[in-house]
Amino acid sequence: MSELRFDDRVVVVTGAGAGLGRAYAHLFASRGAKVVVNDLGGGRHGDGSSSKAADTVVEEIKAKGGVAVADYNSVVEGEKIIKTALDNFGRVDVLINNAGILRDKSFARISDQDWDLVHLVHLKGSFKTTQAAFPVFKKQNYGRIIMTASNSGIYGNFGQANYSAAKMGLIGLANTIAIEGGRNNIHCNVIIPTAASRLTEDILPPDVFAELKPELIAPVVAYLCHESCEDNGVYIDSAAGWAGKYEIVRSKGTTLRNSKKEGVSIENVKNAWGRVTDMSGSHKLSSIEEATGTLLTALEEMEGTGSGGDQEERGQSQEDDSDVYRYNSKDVILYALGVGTSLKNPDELKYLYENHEDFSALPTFFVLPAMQCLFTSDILENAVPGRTINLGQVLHGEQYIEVVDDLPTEGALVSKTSVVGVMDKGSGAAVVVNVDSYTKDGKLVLRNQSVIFCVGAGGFGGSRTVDYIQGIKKPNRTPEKTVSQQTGVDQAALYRLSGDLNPLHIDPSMALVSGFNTPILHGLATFGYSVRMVLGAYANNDSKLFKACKARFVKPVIPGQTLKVDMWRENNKILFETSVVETNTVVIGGAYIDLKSINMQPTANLLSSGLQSDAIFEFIIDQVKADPGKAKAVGGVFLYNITKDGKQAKQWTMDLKSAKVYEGAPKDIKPNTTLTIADEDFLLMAQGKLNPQVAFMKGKLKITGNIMLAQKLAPILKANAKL
Ligand SMILES: CCCCCCC[C@@H](O)CC(=O)SCCNC(=O)CCNC(=O)[C@H](O)C(C)(C)COP(=O)(O)OP(=O)(O)OC[C@H]1O[C@@H](n2cnc3c(N)ncnc32)[C@H](O)[C@@H]1OP(=O)(O)O
Repeated sequence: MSELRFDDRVVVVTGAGAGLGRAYAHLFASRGAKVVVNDLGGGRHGDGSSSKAADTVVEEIKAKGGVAVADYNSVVEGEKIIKTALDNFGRVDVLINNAGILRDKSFARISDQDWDLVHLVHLKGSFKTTQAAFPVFKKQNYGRIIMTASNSGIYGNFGQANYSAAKMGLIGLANTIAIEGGRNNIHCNVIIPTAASRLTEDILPPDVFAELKPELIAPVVAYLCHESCEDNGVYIDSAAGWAGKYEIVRSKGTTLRNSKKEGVSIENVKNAWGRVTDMSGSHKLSSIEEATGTLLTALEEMEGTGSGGDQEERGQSQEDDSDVYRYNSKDVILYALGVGTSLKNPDELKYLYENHEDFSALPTFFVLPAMQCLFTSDILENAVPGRTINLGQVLHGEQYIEVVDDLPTEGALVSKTSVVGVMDKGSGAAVVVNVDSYTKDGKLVLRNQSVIFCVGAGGFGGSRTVDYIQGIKKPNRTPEKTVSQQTGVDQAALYRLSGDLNPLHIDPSMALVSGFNTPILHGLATFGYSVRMVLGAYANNDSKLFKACKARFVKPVIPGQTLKVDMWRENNKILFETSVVETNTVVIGGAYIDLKSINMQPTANLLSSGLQSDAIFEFIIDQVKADPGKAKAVGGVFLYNITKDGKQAKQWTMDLKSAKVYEGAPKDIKPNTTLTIADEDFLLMAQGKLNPQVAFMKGKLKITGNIMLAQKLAPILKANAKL
């Protein structure tokens, strides 16, 4: 690398009569700069003045062939120092604010004079010199400024309250000068040196003092002042031939209230304190605008989570609010991506786009409140008698989820956790935990039951089983439907962002500790994939039709493997089994999904009752055969929505996704076609004035096979559908 030079640059160094300042002056002069060696010649306490210190350094520089001039002014008269540069060299390019004094006293003994003098020299002095140089820098569109701060300010140091405060003041000063100067190529950076100098010689032990040579810091400062250094507004710590950067970071922080309508109580603050002070997600904010921006995001969050009762939640008996799960559309979408939802399937856009008219959460999203409870409590850790369970031995064994009431795509749920029992399975202990979740009004909306298999924690003398929700053996017949999808190699990396940060799923060494050659996929990711595939196959991807699901994790899945879900329908229940295609291994067994009984009343009643509630009519047709019976069987789900205002419904839709052959069907009907029927026609059908079969199929198709009704379908439809 070619030598970094300062030819034709004029450098002003304050306090350059000794120590760091002297080293800076020498280094810059040796690299071609013309140097103003400023030193009042005072003692370390700011007393006295003589020209000797500056003169000596100037002579030393000249003796080595360099160019330098002495200046004896106080930094408080900074303009005079800059004038020395301009008078002698016609310009100034670099200003190093290095001059300083100490007036050490324990805090209680600091006099006004001690305080003022230290601030005068460090803070006001740097202000005065910099303000004098600034217009020159601006005019020439170039300038480099160094402020000298101190670890004494950053960490505090006994007896240096005045000095600490002034040094931190310089960091604030540098921050703003960096912003104001940046657009004119004026950089202002901070050096935080620990050097042997007049200021430190009798503060530090002799052996440490010996290594704190100013010459080892001077190159760091010189580089910061070189035209090739692009940094502006950075704080560099340096000593003994070492350098590092400081940054001010802030915790991720948390909202203290759920909506803008609420106030903040002291109890809210106490409850949230863990999250306020949690530095695990801390980062540097690059500007005041970014800091303000985070407040806007927080306010948006508050808008999204309703009003009122959560205040009570927060103030309730909970010591912390780790059992309050807050979520919004971003969480819902991130989860959906984590379980393989993809735009490749246009029907799944509704899980990925918050402005979609049917934007919805996958039902399995709602295992996340339970997961949060398990991860933030010590329930598992202490569940097995006589053992302490650690994350390295925990495998997800089984999961049950039941959506008791419709859940929105954003909100807050309060959960209550209880241990059902702990089974001693010999090879491990299986802990059964219930997590029930409620709205802020105390309404039960969700039940989760998890079985957590703690490997190696068996043999504690407990019973082999407890009473808990069981899976169902798969039928002994060929699956009716099978759907496959390959997981991504980064699937666990993506899924973990929904909250399960267990290193087993991402960290190869932690996987080894748990007995796996490679990180394995989260059980709940496989679970989410499977349920989504079943919903696609039997419920037209409608989350609202989901009622409950139970599954057992039989074997692990490796991210990147292909999941195949075999399905069998028994009335409202879809039994399923998930395997890994590449290894032909069952990974989820004993599994089923209950589809909901739809809130349905006979059509005639609904119409005459003024259509007061949201209602969905549903019937699932097993087989649709084309006339004259030559077509292959196809599946279809017919839904009809009546909105709250009772006006109507959009349409009848017929999903012919899996249709292959439509002999006799209208030409324009192809696989993936949606057939629609006008509202008026539907109403005529509901009133019994139009045969749905005729209206629907235009006389070209016949519906045969079983029609399963969530509840009893309106007699009129039954009659006309010729079941
Ligand atoms: C909301 C909640 C969030 C919780 C998040 C938890 C943290 C997550 O980060 C962790 C994960 O996601 S891990 C990934 C998913 N899980 C897995 O991959 C585990 C797969 N299963 C296995 O490997 C074995 O079944 C194994 C190892 C579990 C058991 O195998 P074996 O030791 O060989 O047991 P086996 O001889 O087959 O049977 C002994 C007794 O144990 C019962 N059993 C077996 N598998 C079970 C399982 N998965 N769950 C519950 N019980 C299970 C058997 O029935 C048998 O009992 P019994 O003899 O009384 O019938």
